[in-house]
Amino acid sequence: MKLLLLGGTGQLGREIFLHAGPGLSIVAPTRRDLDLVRPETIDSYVAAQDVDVIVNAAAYTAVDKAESERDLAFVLNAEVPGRLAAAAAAKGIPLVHVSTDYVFDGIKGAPYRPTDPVAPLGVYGASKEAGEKAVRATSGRAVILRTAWVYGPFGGNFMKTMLRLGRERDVLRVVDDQRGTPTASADLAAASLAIAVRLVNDPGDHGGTFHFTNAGETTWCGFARAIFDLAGSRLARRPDVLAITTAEYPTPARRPADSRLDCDATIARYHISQPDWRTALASTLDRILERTI
Ligand SMILES: NC(=O)C1=CN([C@@H]2O[C@H](COP(=O)(O)OP(=O)(O)OC[C@H]3O[C@@H](n4cnc5c(N)ncnc54)[C@H](OP(=O)(O)O)[C@@H]3O)[C@@H](O)[C@H]2O)C=CC1
Ligand SMILES: Cc1cn([C@H]2C[C@H](O)[C@@H](COP(=O)(O)OP(=O)(O)O[C@H]3O[C@@H](C)C(=O)[C@@H](O)[C@H]3O)O2)c(=O)[nH]c1=O
Repeated sequence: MKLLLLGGTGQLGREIFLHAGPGLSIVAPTRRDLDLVRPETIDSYVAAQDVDVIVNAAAYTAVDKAESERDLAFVLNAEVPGRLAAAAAAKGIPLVHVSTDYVFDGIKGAPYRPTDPVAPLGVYGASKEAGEKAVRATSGRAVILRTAWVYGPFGGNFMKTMLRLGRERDVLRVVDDQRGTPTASADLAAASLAIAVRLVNDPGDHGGTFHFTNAGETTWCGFARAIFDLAGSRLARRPDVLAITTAEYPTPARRPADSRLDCDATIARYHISQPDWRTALASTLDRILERTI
């Protein structure tokens, strides 16, 4: 099976390479091969590839910066997925497109189901919502896979920011009133690949919108504390993690207060393993701190 991977240099993309089994070959254009800020080049690039499925892990992911780079965020997160979905449909191959919990406003007070109405609070979320709509507007088979709070050994993420700040400061102030579920890039990569393989092998699977995160829930503060608890004596020093409110940590972009995602339909349909977020965090820290990646 041949997979075209967009965003192969990102935190999810690099993990997808590690999780690809022997029967899977991956074509992953870099920015130099296919610069997505020129989305008009996508059609001919995709048309020329001999592949069975496309996974789109490319995106504009700088949540705060997106507030002042709206046009760029919309090109990468809305126009690119639309073009990819159209190019995939023209070839008759399926698409897995990755989206985000930030399409929700976070006021539901319970885990969001895939069918719940979206109401993004910031430009990043709005651009991802527009990407979802563009994918749905094409006639092809596509899975829109929403995930949340992704972290892992590659690229920038909250876990790596905490480990860095923990080396630099005695006290970290972290918001304790935004709930969600951290998702290890390794588990998300496995889920994305399982869905891609299923779409190729089962032409009767028409896709749809699905959610995948690790199991359980916490806050960003709970996540930060777990990082230092689980890293334990493997870190030279351990900062205090002080719980603060969102109002005490002003940011350019508003974020949802409770963006837990209900993943039941995804697990039932695709038989994906969904480890608890603490278990997944412990494994990820082992990989990083014991340099087994
Ligand atoms: N990170 C998170 O917490 C979450 C992420 N998601 C979604 O998951 C998906 C994967 O995210 P993640 O792996 O964290 O993202 P990263 O920011 O780590 O990676 C983004 C990827 O997109 C590529 N890219 C960006 N701009 C261009 C461009 N102009 N041309 C070609 N490639 C480009 C990057 O390439 P380059 O290396 O050259 O910059 C990189 O490979 C995204 O759809 C994101 O919205 C959803 C929920 C949470
Ligand atoms: C670094 C830091 C952040 N925070 C807060 C800010 C914010 O509310 C929350 C998370 O911070 P970050 O900016 O690292 O994470 P953020 O960029 O909001 O992460 C999001 O990325 C995009 C791509 C997604 O799709 C989302 O699912 C989510 O993972 O923690 C603190 O309270 N203290 C700190 O020291």
